[in-house]
Amino acid sequence: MCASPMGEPTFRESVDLMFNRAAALMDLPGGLEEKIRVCNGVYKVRFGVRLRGQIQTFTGYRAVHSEHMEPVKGGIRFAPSVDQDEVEALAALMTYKCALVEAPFGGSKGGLCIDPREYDDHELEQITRRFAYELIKRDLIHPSQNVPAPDMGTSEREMAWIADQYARMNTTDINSRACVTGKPLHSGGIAGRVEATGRGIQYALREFFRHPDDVAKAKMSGKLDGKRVVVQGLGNVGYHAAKFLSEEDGALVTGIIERDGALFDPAGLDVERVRDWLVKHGGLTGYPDANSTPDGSSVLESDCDILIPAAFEGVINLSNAHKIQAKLIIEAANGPITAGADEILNARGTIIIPDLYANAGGVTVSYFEWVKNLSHIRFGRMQRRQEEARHELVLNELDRLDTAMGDTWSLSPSFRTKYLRGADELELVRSGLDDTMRIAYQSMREIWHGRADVHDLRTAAFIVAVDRVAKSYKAKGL
Ligand SMILES: NC(=O)c1ccc[n+]([C@@H]2O[C@H](COP(=O)([O-])OP(=O)(O)OC[C@H]3O[C@@H](n4cnc5c(N)ncnc54)[C@H](O)[C@@H]3O)[C@@H](O)[C@H]2O)c1
Repeated sequence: MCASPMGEPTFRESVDLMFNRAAALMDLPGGLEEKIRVCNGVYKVRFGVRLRGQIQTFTGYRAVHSEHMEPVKGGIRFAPSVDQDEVEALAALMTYKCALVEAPFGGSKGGLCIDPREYDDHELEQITRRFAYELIKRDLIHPSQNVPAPDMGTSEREMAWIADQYARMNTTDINSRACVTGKPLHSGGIAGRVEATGRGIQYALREFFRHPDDVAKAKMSGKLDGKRVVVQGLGNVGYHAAKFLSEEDGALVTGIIERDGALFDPAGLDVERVRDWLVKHGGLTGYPDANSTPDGSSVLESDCDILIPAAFEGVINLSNAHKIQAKLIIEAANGPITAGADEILNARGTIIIPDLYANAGGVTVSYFEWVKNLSHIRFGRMQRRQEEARHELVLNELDRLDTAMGDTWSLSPSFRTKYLRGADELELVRSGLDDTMRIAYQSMREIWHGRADVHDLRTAAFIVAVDRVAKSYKAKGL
């Protein structure tokens, strides 16, 4: 599954080629380039689970790409495509992603070769717990060593099972909740984690559209309002991105592509209704209120402003890159554009906001969750006290003015209450995520605009990330 059509490199080779492109423009000490590029280790496990009266054997992986910082971090994917090449590629992307957004983690990724749609909830719980057991007993799930999160085919439900499995096997570990992120709120999760990656896509696009010269490079003008957006994959990431962009930024979601075909409507699709249909029917087929086609590629290649591939790697490759009409592609999925397609699109002037930046919202909020679990205090409580102290100073000043102005002006009690309310967890998570996405965009942008030998955002992102990883290795004395 990892090999792209027409003999293209595998997913991992594709990530390495993109890394090489950036490394060639950097002045890394001899040997460090290879040390950073290679995956430190991959654990492959086969285990049996008795299901429906018969033992079934499953194959899973946990790849650790770089331990320049620990714990290492990265999701667990349940998909039939999972193999060693795929988890190594995804683990490498995690290393660079964490470095780019300054989340203090190394890179890791895991996966189970399974189609979760073939199993019921109870069976999936048995399989997940058994896989987690194999990883936990080797410290490949551990609060200070290796912290997974959801990815394709998994959600907060699987993370709750994993956290519980860890707690059962480590009954005296007070930090056990921090062994995995993306948990439900009532199992130590954090507000805003489920939506975080899609929210990050929204913030990334808002940041891009704050810079008219960047927008002009994509042969567009103006704001997000009214821009035509096509989304591939209406799962966790694609759904939240499409929902926020259409509901809060005025973008028109003109196309949605899923496994069984695509919907399109130049006037904009109702994302919420399409998602309800998808969840209920398992596909888009039969959706009554839009034009439809069984041929998803025709919508992927259709005329639009922004294309959001949010499903799978390698979907834009040598066979279709020249047909893509979108002016801007934001990589919500990991690795949706192969190295060869990337070159074709760059040459055609298509602007690509790369995966290692675009979908970093998930790991950013995972970091907040991990910190919350380790601190054993509701996220934001400390920040809130500081905020309140600052607000008191402002209110005292307003009170002074109140008195000085006499009857002409007065401070309302409701204003005082609202002002003192402070920020709740969701507000703190959102503002922390927004800050992170803005700062990381600036760091890429400085290189994109500032260096004559850097022509695309992906190379700029890799340069920022690899430089940080290199500095970390050097500081360790490597
Ligand atoms: N979940 C996260 O927090 C997160 C974070 C960063 C990156 N990502 C990446 O985003 C991508 C999607 O992850 P997700 O968590 O949304 O997964 P998901 O399983 O929730 O959703 C994936 C969606 O894509 C659809 N799909 C699968 N193959 C398709 C195809 N060939 N064409 C069209 N649609 C297809 C599925 O039906 C599903 O609706 C993956 O590449 C993942 O690595 C996810």
